[in-house]
Amino acid sequence: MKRKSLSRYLIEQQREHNNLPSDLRLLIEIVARACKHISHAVSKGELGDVLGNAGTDNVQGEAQKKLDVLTNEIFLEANEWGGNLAGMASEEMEHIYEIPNRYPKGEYLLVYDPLDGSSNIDINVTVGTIFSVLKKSDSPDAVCEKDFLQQGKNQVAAGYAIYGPQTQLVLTTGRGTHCFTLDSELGSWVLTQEHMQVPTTTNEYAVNTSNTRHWFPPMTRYMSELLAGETGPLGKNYNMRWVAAMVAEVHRILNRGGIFMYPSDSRTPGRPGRLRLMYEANPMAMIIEQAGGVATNGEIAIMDIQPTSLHERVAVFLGSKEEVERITAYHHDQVSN
Ligand SMILES: O=P(O)(O)OC[C@H]1O[C@](O)(COP(=O)(O)O)[C@@H](O)[C@@H]1O
Ligand SMILES: [Mg+2]
Ligand SMILES: [Mg+2]
Repeated sequence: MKRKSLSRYLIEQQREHNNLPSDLRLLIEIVARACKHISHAVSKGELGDVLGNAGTDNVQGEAQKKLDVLTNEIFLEANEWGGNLAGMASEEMEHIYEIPNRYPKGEYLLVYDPLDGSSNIDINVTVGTIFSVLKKSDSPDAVCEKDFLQQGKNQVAAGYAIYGPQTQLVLTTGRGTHCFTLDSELGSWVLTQEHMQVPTTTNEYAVNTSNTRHWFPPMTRYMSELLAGETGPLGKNYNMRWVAAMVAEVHRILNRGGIFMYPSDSRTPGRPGRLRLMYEANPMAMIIEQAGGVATNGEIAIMDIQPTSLHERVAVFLGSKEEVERITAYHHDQVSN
């Protein structure tokens, strides 16, 4: 197999399509290096003393794992000095992180979930890192939270690393979604899948059904139809998977189709769903749409939502076009009835 490294892929993109400025290319390489570091830390497990709780809560009131804290620090340290960023924001930090004055500053904003699926870490099941890159406005003012509150369609790059049986990096810069596999002996990301495509139809869904009693009618209707299988209105049998790490669900969907759902429910009015818009839903929506899939909150495209705060939550339906459009139509039906 002729191997193409991430560096070569990015340089070719820059040359051939002229859509990848050097500082964005460098930023992606630094993020990819940080993901290698995280992959190494995750793989050490008990031997690296990285398992268990850190004894602190994040801004969302969730108990932080040691690895949530460590991976956040890895990302900060790797990215703060490169000169490409104006600031960063993360699931694990209440406020934005402005690049310290001792380092040169750039025009990009990096938003990330350093460890996705952290409840899996202590049981040796897949976890990942999700990231999104935005551009700061031209204003000469110091970076502030408002600079980050941009619609997902403004993202200039998005990606995730998945730490499973293999470590892989899935990336889009707006010209398709591509997958690189880490050759850990050479320390190099190698292009292994170009232009990933989400199949339009599917018979696989992913949802946490323990929340069924809290769901709203469009979701209950759709679920009952999925469960009815070939004897119901959808006329076919469906299978279910739930890894409890969004990276793993999205990775499966990119490879063989499916629909991932984390709907809003009646438990916490005013807090739609569980997933976070800026560093989970938006980057995954860009990755999925660049692979021909669809991502909505049941009403509109995820990437059309105007964020109002850094850690806001959003309902998520993403994956194979036919099924995401079906559940979105059921939400619209409810509104129009
Ligand atoms: O606890 P549940 O309902 O299974 O939720 C799982 C979801 O929560 C998440 O783990 C949230 O991510 P974090 O681990 O980054 O908080 C998603 O990756 C996943 O889809
Ligand atoms: Mg997450
Ligand atoms: Mg996380």
